[in-house]
Amino acid sequence: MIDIQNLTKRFASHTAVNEVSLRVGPGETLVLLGTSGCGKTTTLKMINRLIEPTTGSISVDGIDVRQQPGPELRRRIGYVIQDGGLFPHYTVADAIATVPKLLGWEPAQIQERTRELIDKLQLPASVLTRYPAELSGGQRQRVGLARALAVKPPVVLMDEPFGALDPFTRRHVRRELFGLNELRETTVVLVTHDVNEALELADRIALMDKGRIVQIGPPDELMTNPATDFVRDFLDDKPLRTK
Ligand SMILES: Nc1ncnc2c1ncn2[C@@H]1O[C@H](COP(=O)(O)OP(=O)(O)OP(=O)(O)O)[C@@H](O)[C@H]1O
Repeated sequence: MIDIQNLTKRFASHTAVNEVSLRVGPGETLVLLGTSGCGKTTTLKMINRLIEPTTGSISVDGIDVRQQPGPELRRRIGYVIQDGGLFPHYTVADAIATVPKLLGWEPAQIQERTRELIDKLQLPASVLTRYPAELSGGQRQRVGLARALAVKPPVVLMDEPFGALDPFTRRHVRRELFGLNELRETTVVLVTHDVNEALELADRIALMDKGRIVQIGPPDELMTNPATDFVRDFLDDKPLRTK
């Protein structure tokens, strides 16, 4: 469970995140949706302390994130970014084993978990010895998720996780990944500016504009009962045809 209270981040005179409060329940997928520069990534990175808030508080499972050193916290919170965020000189097996090794897992346990993950993510065993440059975009994305899920973290943060994929692969990979039971049990905060992705994946959407949450609720509620014209216009993502 994530509890964010009155979170604000200022960069010099610019307020990137402005008094944001929200809760994400256990196993819930919350999507932070909004225009470019509205503060989604900054909000996400404050949860795992890649960015420190100016004011406000964040707790994960009842513990204030500031009470834990950043690196330790980030071992307990999975993090997936665009194009997988993999180190170029780590093989797939090394990438998946990174956090389990830091946590002192036995080699046999790491190997078993790695096999389980590549199986669940429908990756061939032959990818294990390959480097990121030798994978397709969709495969890199799956490996990024495998790495983030390796130690079964209760919380996973995702920043435009499918952003580097073409629209067809994007739909395919996201349906496959979000169909995993393992991910359904995990608390997920996902950042996107893709309305359809948000409508498809979110239990609740927090629609942001200029550092603030304009409306938060289940996708249906935002669609049928938009709080403002901005919400209605933002969600109205149908192609405009002039002929
Ligand atoms: N390190 C930084 N220093 C100064 N300004 C920053 C910094 N990081 C972000 N900002 C500014 O804060 C605002 C919010 O940025 P943020 O990356 O959170 O937006 P976003 O909603 O994730 O956008 P996008 O969808 O384009 O990634 C932007 O105006 C950005 O320029």
